[in-house]
Amino acid sequence: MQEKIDKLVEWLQQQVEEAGVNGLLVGVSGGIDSAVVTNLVKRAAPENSLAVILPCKSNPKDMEDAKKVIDRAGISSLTVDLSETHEVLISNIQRQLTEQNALHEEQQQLADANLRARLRMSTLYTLATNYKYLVVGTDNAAEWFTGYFTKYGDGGVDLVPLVHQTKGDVREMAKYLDVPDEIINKQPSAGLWEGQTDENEMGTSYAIIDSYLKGKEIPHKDKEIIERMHRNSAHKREMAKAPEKF
Ligand SMILES: Nc1ncnc2c1ncn2[C@@H]1O[C@H](COP(=O)(O)OP(=O)(O)OC[C@H]2O[C@@H]([n+]3cccc(C(=O)O)c3)[C@H](O)[C@@H]2O)[C@@H](O)[C@H]1O
Ligand SMILES: Nc1ncnc2c1ncn2[C@@H]1O[C@H](COP(=O)(O)OP(=O)(O)OP(=O)(O)O)[C@@H](O)[C@H]1O
Ligand SMILES: [Mg+2]
Repeated sequence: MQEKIDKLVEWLQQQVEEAGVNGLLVGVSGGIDSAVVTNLVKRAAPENSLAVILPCKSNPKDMEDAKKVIDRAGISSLTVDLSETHEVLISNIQRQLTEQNALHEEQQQLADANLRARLRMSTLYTLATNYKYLVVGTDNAAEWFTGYFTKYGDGGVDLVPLVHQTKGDVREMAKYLDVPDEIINKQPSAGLWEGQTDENEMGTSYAIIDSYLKGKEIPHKDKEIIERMHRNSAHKREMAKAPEKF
């Protein structure tokens, strides 16, 4: 484990060096993925790293958990509350759509949720520009393969150190990095709406996705879900499509 962590920390340091920037920052949600990345970032750039808490109508417990992670890692931090910004923007958009009789109610929960992730992304890049830092993402192998992230939201980052680590690997790393147990044991959630959990929304579990990624046999129903999510999210792992040059 120490070797894996050292390699990822060295890789992060190399990215800072190659990009000619001053350091690294990460959004901290109170979940396990960002807890691990926070610790990696702090090790890679002890004096030039920033953890950012970005509540957006979020559960206050998540913010408390984010603070615990930050305190234990001893990393500098900043909080920017996006709740009001989000409210102004989403209600303005919805009002315009309603006036034009073009509001698709059934799409609103998702549109509202993805806007939260993209406001976070915009805030992180505003801070990254200020400090001349890179934005470090938290996607793990299971999220990356299934495309379970918002395109240009939490997926809009400069570096993805955990992209080859399964959710189980991330959990082992978290234990080793002394992430608080309550964060290690909590249900993974995007926190984008009340009661959302990743596994409920996806209709499969991280344990099963991890097994699939390791080439193990999994139930047919789960295999279908995982492969469908992978196919439908191919565009998120590629550059924007362009026509042939003519
Ligand atoms: N074939 C295609 N080629 C090019 N672009 C394509 C496309 N199909 C859709 N698109 C574009 O992509 C958009 C859909 O993608 P996107 O906007 O990402 O939205 P979508 O994949 O529908 O939703 C994001 C999912 O990620 C989950 N999430 C988000 C954030 C954090 C976390 C977490 O775990 O913390 C989870 C969230 O709960 C939701 O299930 C479409 O609106 C369209 O603009
Ligand atoms: N309230 C928040 N403040 C700052 N960053 C956030 C917040 N919510 C989400 N993020 C960012 O979006 C990322 C994606 O969220 P995701 O839920 O996949 O990861 P996590 O919360 O760290 O772990 P888990 O998947 O176990 O919930 C987070 O890791 C974090 O970088
Ligand atoms: Mg989360």
